[in-house]
Amino acid sequence: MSPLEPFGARLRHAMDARGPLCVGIDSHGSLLSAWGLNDDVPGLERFTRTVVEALADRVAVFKPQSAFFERFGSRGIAVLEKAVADLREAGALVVMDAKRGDIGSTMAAYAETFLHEDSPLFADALTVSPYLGYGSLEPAVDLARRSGCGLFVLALTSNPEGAEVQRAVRTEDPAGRTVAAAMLAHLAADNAGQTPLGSFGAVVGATLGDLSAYDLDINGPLLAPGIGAQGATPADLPSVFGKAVRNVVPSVSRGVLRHGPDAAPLRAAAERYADEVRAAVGA
Ligand SMILES: O=C(O)c1cc(=O)[nH]c(=O)n1[C@@H]1O[C@H](COP(=O)(O)O)[C@@H](O)[C@H]1O
Repeated sequence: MSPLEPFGARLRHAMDARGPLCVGIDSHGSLLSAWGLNDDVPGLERFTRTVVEALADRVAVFKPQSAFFERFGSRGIAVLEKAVADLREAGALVVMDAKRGDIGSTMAAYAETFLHEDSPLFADALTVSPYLGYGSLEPAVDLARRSGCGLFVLALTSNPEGAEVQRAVRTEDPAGRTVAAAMLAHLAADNAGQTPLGSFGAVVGATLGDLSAYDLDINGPLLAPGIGAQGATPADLPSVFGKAVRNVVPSVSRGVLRHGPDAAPLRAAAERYADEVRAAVGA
């Protein structure tokens, strides 16, 4: 395998060059129908192609949500494969949002699926769930290091239900940390010494309000979904992320996609979000 430059460095450069924004490709049936498309494979193909053609040459990061492609079976996955390849070809980074999490050889197989350059679904990074234990992610951490890819580990998710797991206090932890704080500490360890930015990111919802109880300084990217349809705005980022705000990758799906199907309003929406983020974080 010929490794790429590490994901963290590629991400920093992409956000400097194109602006600090990730556009999520979530092909909801309701969006397809709002775009005048059928909720079927040709509709999915047209929707995805439109997003790629409108935005691939100007947005830094894309996050296709695998579930919205998987729901059409192998033909939906073929649409996803082409989108990932086209986005990467246009110089964008692709974070595959598949939220995988398993153990041992099964986790290794998930890693091969998304993080091995010979895979048809090869992406720059993958969202993963650490709730079978952070150590269960090791095969993905190892392959990501070898291939120049990244991971985004669910730490403090944007949905209110996440708190019962993520904010639970660990009884065996001498410092009495929460589960999420322990995940952030693992990430900081995996990113130690990396410049300009480590490749192992955390997912931290932009909807969560004050997070000053958490050490978000993990020397890695903080993927921040929740802007737009879930109610957060770019202006919320400094108060949620504090000084770690410079490492935030704000992610917007419906907030951009609802402006389709024409390319010009899609581009204008993405540009507006990137400008608002720049203004909010002082980039
Ligand atoms: O990992 C994610 O991307 C994610 C984590 C999280 O805490 N909250 C969250 O909404 N997401 C994803 O981010 C996207 C949000 O979409 P919008 O609410 O339409 O912007 C969806 O694909 C979610 O699955």
